[in-house]
Amino acid sequence: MIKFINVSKVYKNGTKALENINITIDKGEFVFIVGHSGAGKSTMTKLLLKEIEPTSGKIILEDKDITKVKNRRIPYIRRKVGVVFQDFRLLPNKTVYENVAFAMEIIGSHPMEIKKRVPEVLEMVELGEKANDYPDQLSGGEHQRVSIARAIVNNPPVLIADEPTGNLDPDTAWEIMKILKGINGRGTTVLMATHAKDIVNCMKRRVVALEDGKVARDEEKGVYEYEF
Ligand SMILES: Nc1ncnc2c1ncn2[C@@H]1O[C@H](COP(=O)(O)OP(=O)(O)OP(=O)(O)O)[C@@H](O)[C@H]1O
Repeated sequence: MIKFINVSKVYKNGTKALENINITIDKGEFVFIVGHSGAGKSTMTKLLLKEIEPTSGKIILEDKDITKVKNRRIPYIRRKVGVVFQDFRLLPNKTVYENVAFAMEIIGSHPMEIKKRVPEVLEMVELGEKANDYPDQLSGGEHQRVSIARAIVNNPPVLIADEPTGNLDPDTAWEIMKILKGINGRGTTVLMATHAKDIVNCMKRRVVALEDGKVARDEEKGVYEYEF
C-alpha cells in the first residue's frame, strides 16, 4: 500500500532530513511515527502528500510511484491521502458543513453526492449538531473533529495525522484517538506522527522511530521509547 524505497531528502540548504528510508506499510495498518523534533517526521508526511520531492528513492502509494506522478495530477494524491494537522487549518469564514463540503467541491464531486456524504461524516465524528457553526464557535477537540471529517470525506485509503493531538488536553486527545481508531477499524490506513508518549504506549500499535533522518526502530505493538 505504502512503500518508501531508499528514500533520502536533502533540503536546499544542505540539511539531510531523511537518509535511506525503507518502510512498507500494509493496507489497514495503524502506524505511529515518533522521534525527536527534527528527526524527519513531517518530511515523511510531506513526501507522501507530494508537497516536496525526495532527493533520491521511490515512494509507492497503492502500486504507483508517486515521485513519477506529474504535478498536474496532484489531485490524484489528494484523493488517496487525507491529512490532519496539529493546528486544524479550517477556513474561518465557512461553517463546519461548508469546510467539509469544500474538500469534495475541489475534487469536483457532484452536489447531490456532497449533500449526502457531508452529513454522514459529520455524524461519524459526532458533530451533526454543529454543522452550521463557524470555527470560532468550536472547542479545540471539535475543531480537530471537523478537520478529521474533512480529511476522510473523500474516502481516502490513507489518513495522515501530523501531531493531531498536540494542541489538545489529554481527555480531548483521547476522544480524537477514539475517532482515528474507528476510522482505522473501517479499513483506512492511518499514519500518525506524534510526541504523545502516553497515547503511543497505550495503543500498542506499530511504532516507527526516526532518529536523525534514519529508521532507528520499527516494531509491531511498540512503545514511544525505552527507558534506560
Ligand atoms: N524547508 C526546509 N528547508 C530546510 N530544512 C528543513 C526544511 N524543513 C525541515 N527542515 C529540516 O529537516 C529536518 C527534519 O525536519 P522535520 O520537520 O521533518 O522534523 P520533525 O521530526 O517533523 O520535527 P517536529 O517534531 O519538530 O515537527 C530538521 O533538521 C529541519 O530543520
